[in-house]
Amino acid sequence: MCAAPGGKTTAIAILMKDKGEVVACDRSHNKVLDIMKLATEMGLTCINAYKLDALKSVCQVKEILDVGVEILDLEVLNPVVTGTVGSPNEEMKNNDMTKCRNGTKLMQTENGRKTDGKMQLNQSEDRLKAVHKRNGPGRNHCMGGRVRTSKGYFPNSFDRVLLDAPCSALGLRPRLFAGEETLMSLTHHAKYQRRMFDRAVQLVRPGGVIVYSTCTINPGENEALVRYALDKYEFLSLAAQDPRIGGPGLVGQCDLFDGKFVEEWLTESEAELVQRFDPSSTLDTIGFFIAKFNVGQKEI
Ligand SMILES: C[S@@+](CC[C@H](N)C(=O)[O-])C[C@H]1O[C@@H](n2cnc3c(N)ncnc32)[C@H](O)[C@@H]1O
Repeated sequence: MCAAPGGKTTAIAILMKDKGEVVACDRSHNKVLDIMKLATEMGLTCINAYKLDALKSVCQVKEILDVGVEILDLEVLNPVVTGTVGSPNEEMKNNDMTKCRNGTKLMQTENGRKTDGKMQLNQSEDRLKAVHKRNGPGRNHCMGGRVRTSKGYFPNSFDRVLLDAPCSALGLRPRLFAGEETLMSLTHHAKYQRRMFDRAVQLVRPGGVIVYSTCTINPGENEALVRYALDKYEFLSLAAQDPRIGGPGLVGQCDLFDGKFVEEWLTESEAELVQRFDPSSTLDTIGFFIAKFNVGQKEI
């Protein structure tokens, strides 16, 4: 989520040895193009980039039934909607759409995809492989600036989600002391990030992992987000990180707005599990923050 321009997406794809699938979403059309370009330049074919607002990234079965479109698998939710028509990819997806409008009932499968019970899960994988075979490696990623728009994903669809949240960027030099932010604007970033985090929680399957990161030193967008997450979702727990380079998070709380609002941070043990990169430390890094969560059994 919030993947452009794709630095972390491509790093993940390399760690995965370009196997499996990395879905990279960003709400900006042009920035999705940047991801596609970078993936192509690096010869990474396991990355599928989509234009998608993180706040609208969860697709409920009810919503789909309401608009009368039945979905057989995740692919159908991600049609190509911009650019020139008539590519093999697009024809294939349009045909799939027609097939779905047949009144069959949806069934939840193990990995969260929807099926009518007749279509096997591996059929969509076979289709993807066929597309890759026909188009060649990487060609489907970067063909004349075509960006695929996603309509979202079903809950529990992903093994892992990285939410590299848009933030106040107070860790980036030379913005560090630019003085553009106010206390109030900082709290707006925090609200936005919480809403995105809620979507990430819905999208990851039980047993999966969520990583939350920012490039800010503002605890309201870092430790306070972790506090919010742990308090709201009992099935989330902080996980140790490897490699560990940054320092611990901030412990305790902070009074804001003349004591009218208390921002809660972390306990000692929680603080040891997150990584806070302090730009004034000897590590000589930008300001950055990482929290990794294990997702336990959800109570639904
Ligand atoms: C911190 S940058 C991501 C950097 C990227 N992860 C990387 O490593 O290259 C934040 C991104 O969030 C995107 N963004 C902001 N609001 C969004 C939203 N509601 N949904 C999806 N993406 C959003 C911005 O377009 C921007 O590309």
